[in-house]
Amino acid sequence: MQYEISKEKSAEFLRQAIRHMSMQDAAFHPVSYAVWYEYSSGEHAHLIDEVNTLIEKEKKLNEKSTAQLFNKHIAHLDADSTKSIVERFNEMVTEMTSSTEKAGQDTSHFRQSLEGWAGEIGQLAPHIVQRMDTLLSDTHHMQQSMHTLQDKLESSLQEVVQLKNEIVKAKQEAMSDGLTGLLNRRGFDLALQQSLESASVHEHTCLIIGDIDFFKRVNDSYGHLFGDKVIQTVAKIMKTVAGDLYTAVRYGGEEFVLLLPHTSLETAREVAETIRQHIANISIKNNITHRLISNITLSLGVTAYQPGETTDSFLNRADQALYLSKAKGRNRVTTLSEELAAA
Ligand SMILES: Nc1nc2c(ncn2[C@@H]2O[C@H](COP(=O)(O)OP(=O)(O)OP(=O)(O)O)[C@@H](O)[C@H]2O)c(=O)[nH]1
Repeated sequence: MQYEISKEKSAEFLRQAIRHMSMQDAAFHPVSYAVWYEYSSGEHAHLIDEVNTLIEKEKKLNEKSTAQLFNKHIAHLDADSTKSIVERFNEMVTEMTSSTEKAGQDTSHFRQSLEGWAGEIGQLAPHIVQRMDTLLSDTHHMQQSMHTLQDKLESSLQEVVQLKNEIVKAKQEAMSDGLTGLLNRRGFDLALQQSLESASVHEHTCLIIGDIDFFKRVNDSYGHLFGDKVIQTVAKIMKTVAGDLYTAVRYGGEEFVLLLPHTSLETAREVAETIRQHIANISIKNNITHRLISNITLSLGVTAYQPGETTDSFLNRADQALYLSKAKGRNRVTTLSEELAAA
C-alpha cells in the first residue's frame, strides 16, 4: 500500500471513499474506510474486481463482506500502514464532524431567519405562508438529519479510539511471551534491527545468550509446572538486570537473550557474569514437595556486533559462545570476539 501520494490526490480518494461508503450497508468505521479508500485509489486490481463482482451480485456491501475484503486484501499490511489507515479515518471523521456541526449551525440559523420572514410575510401576503410552512418543515427535517449524522460520526470517533487501543494491545501481545512477559523472538528481531540501525559505527551493540543447564532433567525430576516456574524466575532476573538500559528476551523454550546497545564487550561479559551468579544462587520452592530446589544454573555466550555483518552472523557467534560454555562444563560465561569465532 502506498501512502506517499499528493495531498490533493489523497483528498480525491477520500471523497470518493466517503461517497462509496455512504452507499453501502456497512457502517462508517476504519475497516470499511480502508476498503473503499483502497478501491478508490485504483491500486489493487484484485480488490477492485472482487468489489465490483460483489456489488453486481448483492448491490450493497454489508459488514460481513466488507470485513472479508479487508481481511483478504488489506489485513496483511504492516503495522505502520494499519496505523496510517486508522489515523486517516480519524482525520476524516474529525473533519466531517466539524463540517456537519457547522452545517447544523448554518441550518439552524437559516431556520430562524425563515421563521422571522414567515412572520413578516404572513402579515403582508397570507397566500405565501403555506409555502413557507413547507420550507420550514423541510428545514426542520434537514436539521434532524444533521443531528443524526453528527451522532453517528461521534460514535465512529469513539470506535476509532477503541480500535487504536486494540491495535496497540495486539501489537504488544504479538511481541511478548505469554509465560514470562518478556519480549518474544519476533519482538527481539525488531528490537535488534532498530538497535543496529540507530547505533553509530563507533558504538558497540552486544548480545548475551543464556540457556538453562540440563533443563530437561529439571522437568523430568520436578515436573513441567516446576519447569515453568524456573523459566519465570530466570526471566525475572533477566528483566531486573536489563533495567532500562538493556532488552531482555525469551528467545525460545529455556533460552534467553539480553540485547545491550551502546555497551562494550567487556561490560557485556560482566553483565553476563552477574546474571550467571544470580541464577546459581536462587532457590525455588517446589509447590508439590515444598522443598527448595537450588541447583539451577545458566550457561551464557557473549559477543559484540561487527559493523557490516548480518544479524544472522551476529546471532550465530553468540550461539557459538554459548555452545562453548556448555562444552566446557556449563554454568559459565564465554566471550567470543569476531577473530576468535573465525579461528
Ligand atoms: N517446563 C517447560 N519446559 C520447556 C519449555 N520449553 C521447552 N522446555 C523443555 O526444555 C527442555 C530442553 O531440553 P534440551 O534442549 O535437551 O536441553 P537441556 O536439557 O537443557 O540440556 P543442555 O541445554 O544441554 O544443558 C526440553 O525438555 C523441553 O521440553 C517450557 O515452556 N516449559
